[in-house]
Amino acid sequence: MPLPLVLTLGEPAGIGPELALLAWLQRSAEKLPAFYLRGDIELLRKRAAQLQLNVPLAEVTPQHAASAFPEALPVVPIGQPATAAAGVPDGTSAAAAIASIRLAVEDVQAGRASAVVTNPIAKSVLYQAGFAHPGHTEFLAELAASQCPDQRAPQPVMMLWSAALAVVPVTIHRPLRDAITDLSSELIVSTARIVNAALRRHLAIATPRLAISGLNPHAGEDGGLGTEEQTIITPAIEQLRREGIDARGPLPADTLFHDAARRSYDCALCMYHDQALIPIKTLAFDRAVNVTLGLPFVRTSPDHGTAFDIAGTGRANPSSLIEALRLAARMAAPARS
Ligand SMILES: NC(=O)c1ccc[n+]([C@@H]2O[C@H](COP(=O)([O-])OP(=O)(O)OC[C@H]3O[C@@H](n4cnc5c(N)ncnc54)[C@H](O)[C@@H]3O)[C@@H](O)[C@H]2O)c1
Ligand SMILES: N[C@H](C(=O)O)[C@H](O)COP(=O)(O)O
Repeated sequence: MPLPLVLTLGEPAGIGPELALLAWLQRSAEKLPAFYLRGDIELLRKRAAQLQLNVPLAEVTPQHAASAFPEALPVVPIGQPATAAAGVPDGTSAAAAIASIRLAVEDVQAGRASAVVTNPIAKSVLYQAGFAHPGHTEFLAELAASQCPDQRAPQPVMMLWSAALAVVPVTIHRPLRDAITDLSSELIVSTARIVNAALRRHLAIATPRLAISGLNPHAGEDGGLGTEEQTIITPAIEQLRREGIDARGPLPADTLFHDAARRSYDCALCMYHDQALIPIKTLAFDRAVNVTLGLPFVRTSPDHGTAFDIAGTGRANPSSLIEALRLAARMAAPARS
């Protein structure tokens, strides 16, 4: 029996717990790979009752999760209660969310699960509790360090993937001011190398076409509207092309995402978070998947957040999580064979 995926709890007061229930209910219709939740079974029980969802739950070990999956949503404990009501994070939220992520990564590292799929966390809730990482992406890189030859955290790359568009922000969770000062040719080159290798290895794109955006309006208009294209981005593209990577640009970001433009590349590398995430969340909010590249294991996530405004109301749509489960299984498959 193939290894199951491990799904994290996410923010207990957010929509993650109900998405897990809803995805399990659609397991046959959507032909989903087996998964188990790393979380508190009592929280799941309460959320299922609140939403009148008839989901049998089975507290199991990871080893028994795949065989339990057809009949019940398998839940593997995290040794930490999660008491938050839907929409209202409480004192248990951060500890439970962090424990779930840590244990899910341990499961994959120990060969008990094939890949990690994360439910959304509320970053501000975690920050208030002292969480020192900007998001999952950076935290997962830290947790991966023990698997890397020199015990150093690998460079994590955030890719948002959908049938309509794939994007990568070169700088990730940074205040905009800092994102601009962080930008360097080295960062663009190392990011593009990771994207190129991952698209080849995990998504069977033989020669990925990478569109590299500019930073400034009109990609700097030959230096008249900013010089980063000339001093940072173009040298990076030249280096990538010398390495045989199909990188083109710098391309003005405002004309990078219309239909014809999107057909001309496999992934757009953008210079900062919103330059990349606004177009994909506009085009494919329901279906896009957040993938962390550059880790020694596969991690995917829905593209949306905790949606406190609708948690517990029955309005949460599980389709992005369903796509995340599917993509995780697809990306983990070659690594298993
Ligand atoms: N992977 C992650 O952990 C992740 C991703 C994005 C945002 N976040 C966090 O989520 C929190 C809230 O962020 P936000 O409000 O900017 O974005 P959000 O995605 O949580 O919500 C934006 C809007 O979309 C709606 N929405 C989101 N997901 C939905 C779904 N599955 N079905 C139906 N409607 C849905 C919400 O109700 C809200 O109106 C923040 O703390 C942020 O850090 C986490
Ligand atoms: N930047 C992501 C987004 O806006 O959708 C989100 O914050 C998730 O990031 P992590 O996967 O690193 O938590």
